[in-house]
Amino acid sequence: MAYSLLKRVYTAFNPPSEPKTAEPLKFGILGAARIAPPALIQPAKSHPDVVVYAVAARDINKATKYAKKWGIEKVFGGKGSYQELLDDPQVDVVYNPLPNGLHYEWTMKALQAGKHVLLEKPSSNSAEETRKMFELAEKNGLVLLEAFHYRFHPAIQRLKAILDSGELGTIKSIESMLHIPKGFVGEDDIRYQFELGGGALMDCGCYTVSSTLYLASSTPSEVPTAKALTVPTNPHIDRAMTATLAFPAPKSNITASISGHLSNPNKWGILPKLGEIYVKVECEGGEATLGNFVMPTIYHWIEVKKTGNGGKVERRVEKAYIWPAGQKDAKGEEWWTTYRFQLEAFVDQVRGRKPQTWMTAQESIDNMKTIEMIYAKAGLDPRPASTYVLPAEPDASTVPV
Ligand SMILES: NC(=O)C1=CN([C@@H]2O[C@H](COP(=O)(O)OP(=O)(O)OC[C@H]3O[C@@H](n4cnc5c(N)ncnc54)[C@H](OP(=O)(O)O)[C@@H]3O)[C@@H](O)[C@H]2O)C=CC1
Ligand SMILES: O=C1OC[C@@H](O)[C@H](O)[C@H]1O
Repeated sequence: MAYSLLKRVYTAFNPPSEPKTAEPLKFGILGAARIAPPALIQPAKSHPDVVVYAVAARDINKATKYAKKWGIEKVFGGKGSYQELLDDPQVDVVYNPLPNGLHYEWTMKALQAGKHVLLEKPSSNSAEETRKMFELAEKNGLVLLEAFHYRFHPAIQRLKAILDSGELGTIKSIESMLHIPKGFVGEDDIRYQFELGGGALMDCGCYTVSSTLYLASSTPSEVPTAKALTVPTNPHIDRAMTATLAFPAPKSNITASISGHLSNPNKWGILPKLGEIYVKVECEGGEATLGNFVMPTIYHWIEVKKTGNGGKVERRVEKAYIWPAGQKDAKGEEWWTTYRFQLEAFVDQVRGRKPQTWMTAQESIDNMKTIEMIYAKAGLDPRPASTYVLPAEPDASTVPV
């Protein structure tokens, strides 16, 4: 077991390079962001149909250094560099890992430039912005995906399958938690900047909302309670957020709670609490917990407790690093990260093939709707709306022939 864990984790971080197809999709990255190497650059190595072709950064030196480090052919640097990348006809797909508050503007611009977009989570600063992005993608016949990578891994899919099978009966409660141990997120990080769409709920909390809605197969009608732990210097920014969610019929029996923390205090002041990343579901006939639902490739566990006749509890633990044997068109290796599974699905969608699984526009909109409801209930301002205005299309009747 220790060997397979080591091998899986080593290969996940050092994936093999696959030969490329004759005309692979060329990706361009907006910003020399920290998340791009694990989320796109490394996974692309083992995807035969993907090349990370370009990067743009506001500082040319940063862009050049980043491109050199990661073997990226084309570099755009300086003030107009993001738009230059979008104007490059060689770029097929734009990866948008900008701060949340810039997601809307640059996704709209990328879609206008005719590019497919892989967009980091959370999709924008509001449900309305998210709705508009997906509307434009649909209108322009382009693929837009909010990069909720955990959704593409077999582990969360297995949990969902257990719940949907009815084996444990109807769902009574869902608890989803993602706490980042203290010391990982600096006080000057984008996550602590209101103007850039910061906050614990926007950052790690958005996974807890997403997983809850996904497993409940419903969207909350109400947020009965929400409590933010704000940053003393910035009352708009939640360092931590907890909330309860209520659902409309036929899911009104479910009570749910979410919790996100950007700086979870250590146990006894020294030990990081690494176990506070899980989703737990209680049902009429038992319960199921997925531990480490966000980074399941490293390690995860699906613990199922089933209450039988006479109240006897049967316990089992499952793992799901790959799709179940025999599943049609199953693709993947044990070392595939959530991001690698996501990339596979994204490329399938762009190429017109049916992806293993997908996350819809409506799910992204509902997630933002819920985030807005939680901020309102907690008494915090909504994240600021983008000032970007989509240029009006020329009126056909006034265009000279
Ligand atoms: N899917 C996942 O697992 C994860 C997703 N994320 C998401 O990815 C996004 C980026 O996160 P992360 O990589 O950690 O952040 P970084 O701060 O590393 O990257 C953000 C990038 O945005 C660019 N940028 C443009 N304008 C600004 C500005 N005004 N202030 C700061 N940066 C600016 C910078 O690009 P430039 O190089 O041009 O200066 C920078 O490289 C967020 O939306 C976050 O939620 C983050 C971590 C994990
Ligand atoms: O996966 C994640 O965990 C850490 C967070 O800060 C990050 O934004 C998120 O995507």
